[in-house]
Amino acid sequence: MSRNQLFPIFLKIDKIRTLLVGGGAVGLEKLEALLKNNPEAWVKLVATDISDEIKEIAKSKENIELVERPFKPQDLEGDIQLLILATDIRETNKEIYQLAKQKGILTNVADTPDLCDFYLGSTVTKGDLKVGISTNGKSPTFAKRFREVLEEILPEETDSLIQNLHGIRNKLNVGFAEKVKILNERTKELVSSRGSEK
Ligand SMILES: C[C@@]1(CC(=O)O)C2=NC(=C\c3[nH]c(c(CCC(=O)O)c3CC(=O)O)Cc3[nH]c(c(CC(=O)O)c3CCC(=O)O)/C=C3\N/C(=C\2)[C@@H](CCC(=O)O)[C@]3(C)CC(=O)O)/[C@H]1CCC(=O)O
Ligand SMILES: NC(=O)c1ccc[n+]([C@@H]2O[C@H](COP(=O)([O-])OP(=O)(O)OC[C@H]3O[C@@H](n4cnc5c(N)ncnc54)[C@H](O)[C@@H]3O)[C@@H](O)[C@H]2O)c1
Repeated sequence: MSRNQLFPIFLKIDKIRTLLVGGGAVGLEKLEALLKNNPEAWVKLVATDISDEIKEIAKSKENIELVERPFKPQDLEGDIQLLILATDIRETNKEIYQLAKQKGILTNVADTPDLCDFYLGSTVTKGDLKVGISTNGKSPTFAKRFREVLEEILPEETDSLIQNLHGIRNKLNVGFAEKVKILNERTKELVSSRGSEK
């Protein structure tokens, strides 16, 4: 059995600049994935042709910059830190990937796992809780279906539980070790059926 070795991080995509190259069906899918997680995500989208759907989304959003022309190497300059490539030309994606590599920009090439520094994952969000799902690139369809299952089974009160614990955490005027002990005690019943100590 292979083991997923991807390291998950949760990026503040309203604080960093993402460049998305390609404005067709896949470009739209990736733009929607970014905006679903954070409507304030900063995205510069460059594409020879940009679909009407993307233009409609960008119309009301200051954080989305559309540039309708072919990609230029200068597009990687400035403050771009994350790159998603979704052009329909494999060679173009590869060339841009190599340029980005030289600049240390983390890159995802939509249909080419070999050229990805990171994969997009499925995400389930309930208020402040976010669960990320990855199948190590093996089955995006499983990731999507599993997201749907989690969306259905995670109780609505999950977020109020987190808010309550946040309140308790802020009010505890004790040392770090004592705080950890109290918070673990208060949340024991969440895992008690499994007999866990933590
Ligand atoms: C999770 C999600 C996030 C997102 O993109 O937002 C995502 N793909 C989603 C859906 C989806 N993508 C595809 C289908 C059609 C069924 C199929 O082909 O399997 C469906 C299902 C559908 O749409 O129903 C096509 C596809 N995808 C990849 C390849 C190439 C290959 O595998 O070689 C091909 C074939 C292209 C072709 O044949 O031309 C590759 C990748 N897709 C990933 C992410 C990364 C691995 C994630 C993981 O580890 O699970 C990875 C490796 C790289 C990346 O793109 O980041 C999103 C679900 C969001 C949600 O709904 O929750
Ligand atoms: N990973 C995935 O989830 C997934 C799923 C399906 C397809 N794909 C792949 O993604 C690619 C894109 O598919 P699509 O359906 O969006 O294609 P599309 O034809 O709808 O869009 C391609 C986009 O790339 C732009 N483009 C082409 N050359 C460019 C250049 N030099 N500079 C800037 N923009 C350029 C076009 O103007 C257009 O906006 C395909 O290769 C497809 O196989 C990936």
